Amino acid sequence: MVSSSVLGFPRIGPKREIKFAVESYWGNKSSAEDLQKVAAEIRKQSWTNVKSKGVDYIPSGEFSLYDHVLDHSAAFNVIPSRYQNLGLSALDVYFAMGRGRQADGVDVPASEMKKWFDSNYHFVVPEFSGTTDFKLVYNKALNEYKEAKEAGINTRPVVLGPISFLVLGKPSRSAQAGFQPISLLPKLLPLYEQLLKELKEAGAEWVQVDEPILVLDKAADLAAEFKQAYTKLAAVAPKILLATYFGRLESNVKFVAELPIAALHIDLDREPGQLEEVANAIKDTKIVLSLGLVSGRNIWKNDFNRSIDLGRKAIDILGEDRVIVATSSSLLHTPVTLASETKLTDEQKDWFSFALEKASEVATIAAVLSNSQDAEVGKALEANIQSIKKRRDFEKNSDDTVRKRVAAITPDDLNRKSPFPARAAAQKALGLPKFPTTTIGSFPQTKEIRQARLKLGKKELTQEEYDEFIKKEIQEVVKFQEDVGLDLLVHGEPERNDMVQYFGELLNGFCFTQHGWVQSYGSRYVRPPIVVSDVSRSAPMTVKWSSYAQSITKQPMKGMLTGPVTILNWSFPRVDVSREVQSKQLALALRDEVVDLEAADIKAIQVDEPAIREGLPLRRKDWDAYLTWAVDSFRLATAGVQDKTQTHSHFCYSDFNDIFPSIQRLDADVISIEASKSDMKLLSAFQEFGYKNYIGPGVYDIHSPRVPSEPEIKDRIKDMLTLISPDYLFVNPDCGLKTRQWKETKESLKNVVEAARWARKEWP
Ligand code: MET
Ligand SMILES: [Zn+2]
Repeated sequence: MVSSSVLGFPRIGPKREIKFAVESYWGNKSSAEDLQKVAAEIRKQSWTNVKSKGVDYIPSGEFSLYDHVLDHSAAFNVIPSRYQNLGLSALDVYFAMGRGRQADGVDVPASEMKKWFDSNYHFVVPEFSGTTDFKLVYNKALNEYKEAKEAGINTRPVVLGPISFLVLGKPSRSAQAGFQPISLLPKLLPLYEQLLKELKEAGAEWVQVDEPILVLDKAADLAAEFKQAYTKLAAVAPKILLATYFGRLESNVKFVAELPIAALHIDLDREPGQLEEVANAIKDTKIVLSLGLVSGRNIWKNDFNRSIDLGRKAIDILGEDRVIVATSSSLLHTPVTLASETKLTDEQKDWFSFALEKASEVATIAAVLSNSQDAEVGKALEANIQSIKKRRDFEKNSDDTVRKRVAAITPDDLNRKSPFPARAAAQKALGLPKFPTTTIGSFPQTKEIRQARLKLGKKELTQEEYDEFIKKEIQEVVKFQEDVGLDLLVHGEPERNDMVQYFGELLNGFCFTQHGWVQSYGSRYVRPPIVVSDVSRSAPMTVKWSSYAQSITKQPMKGMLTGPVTILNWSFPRVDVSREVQSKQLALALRDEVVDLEAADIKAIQVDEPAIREGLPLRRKDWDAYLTWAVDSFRLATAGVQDKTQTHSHFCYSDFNDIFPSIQRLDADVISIEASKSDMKLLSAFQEFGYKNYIGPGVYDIHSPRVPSEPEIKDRIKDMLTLISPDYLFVNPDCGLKTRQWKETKESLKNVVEAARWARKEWP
């Protein structure tokens, strides 16, 4: 019989209970016990719900109050010294590592966060050194396994595997040069043995051990480590399901097939093509294959017929008893349930499956593959076939104009009229001084702004009243910038709820949920728009506010747009059309906006692409294809203007070295990047690759409320000038100011302007 499984469930709770409970605890409005009580309720509810859908393997232990990687660090005592001996409870140390702590004389910054593979989820990066003192402080997987058992639910505990845990970490500041976290494996393994042994003793039959790094190129060098680890662990652990997701195993399958594991999970949603190779590689072993058929990364209903075909292929090779139907990854990246949505049309609702609906899907597909004669299963299959057919019919009614326009894109559409030097000469008309100062776009999104937006939504404010309010905000932001002495101004983006959602709501082709929250990091959740059909623009989206802002100042005003790749990467994309096509549709819509802004006399236009890098494929051999269409999309969006119009782009990351040629190929007149963490290595790459356009490496970090001093900024500029010509340097913060307060914003920008004035004297 084919069984079914879910790899992990969202933590937030159907009504965002966890977010609110955690934030209330942070705000001293509730106790640790209150928080743990809410958490236990949510866990129980999730287990019960998943079980009620007929799923055989129910996950436990993957729940988290902040981040599952941080949970491992805390449980194994991987706690950097700056968080120790502060007199904090274990829970507060945990949160201090996640988000920093500034209270009662304690002042520690947060640990670094990184994107979880190619998702928009961020994990807290563990820090290791030769002196890392591993201890199994508590056994979270065991505790939650027992908790579920007491509630009458037998679960399959989930643990992040030792190799991924180490490889995802980084050397701590105190580590010796050249130290590699993976060298700690022999020291770490005994603790994993203990953890897994305790699970077995408590009665767990299976354990899911996640090793997502197996889909990365670098895992190929770790065959020996995998062998060492899993030989040890398998000897004491419950039966191990080794879980991989988000990509292909490729040649790693060779050594994985030799590990003493009981089951292997692969992602067939992202990489259906790997089924045969993997199934054949494990054919002569006893390893069970868990087929990740139901997407853990997207919200579209599974196409049962397609999954059944893949399932049958696996059964042909391995037999029914060696096949499990599963979600492709944890459902962490999907919202909890479609049942909460009251505003989607019935037609739209019929297209989607959120986490709970996906649990039903794996159960039904497994039942069909087991030749179940159950009438309910037959009905569910029939209903799915109908839903998929309706969606396909809808897709056929596409917007032909948009598709034709994408098909008609020519290489010329991607090129500015002249090369950069000629454009730079024409842009002298902007009248910017040397070392022009500017900001990245948003100014503080105050409580008042959020309230006004809410009131507009509830119709407590009329559109006219709201527009008046926004005008006032813009006036204040413009006036402040003039007073403080910034050169290239922005309108401050007060009208935007979010840099992606704002555009999604104005473009055709998107739909929105009310409760479709997905964890981004900690207690921060986003509600990604869903691309449902061809994307187009019916009317200008930003011209009104940008022109208004320009009308009240003599200084140049920078128009502000979110780029095509970022809009796409921070939305749930369609699955019937390639991401490339969706990105180009977005680019064409934005191109029209850019041209309209120019026609409205906006002389500088910024198109933000902070998400270009996170969309980079996990395997290097897939990079070129992605970067080609990603960069082309940006060029398509921006190349429609005259030489005299200055295009800007912004990226809030600094990992440039490996994608440098693509950054160059964007051919933006000005780019601003995150380099505030004094990462001069980054700037040397700009020198090395001979980057010639304008560049504004952030002179301070806006993610912290700290005000950078004037001497500090001057030092930064001085450092930058060792690598970048004074003729090409812009002076700006490293990202938008929306999360900051006005107080520190004012003080910081004043220092920025002073430092730029000083530079003009030093390098006349
Ligand atoms: C995450 S990048 C943000 C760019 C945007 N223009 C802002 O200033 O907020
Ligand atoms: Zn940014």
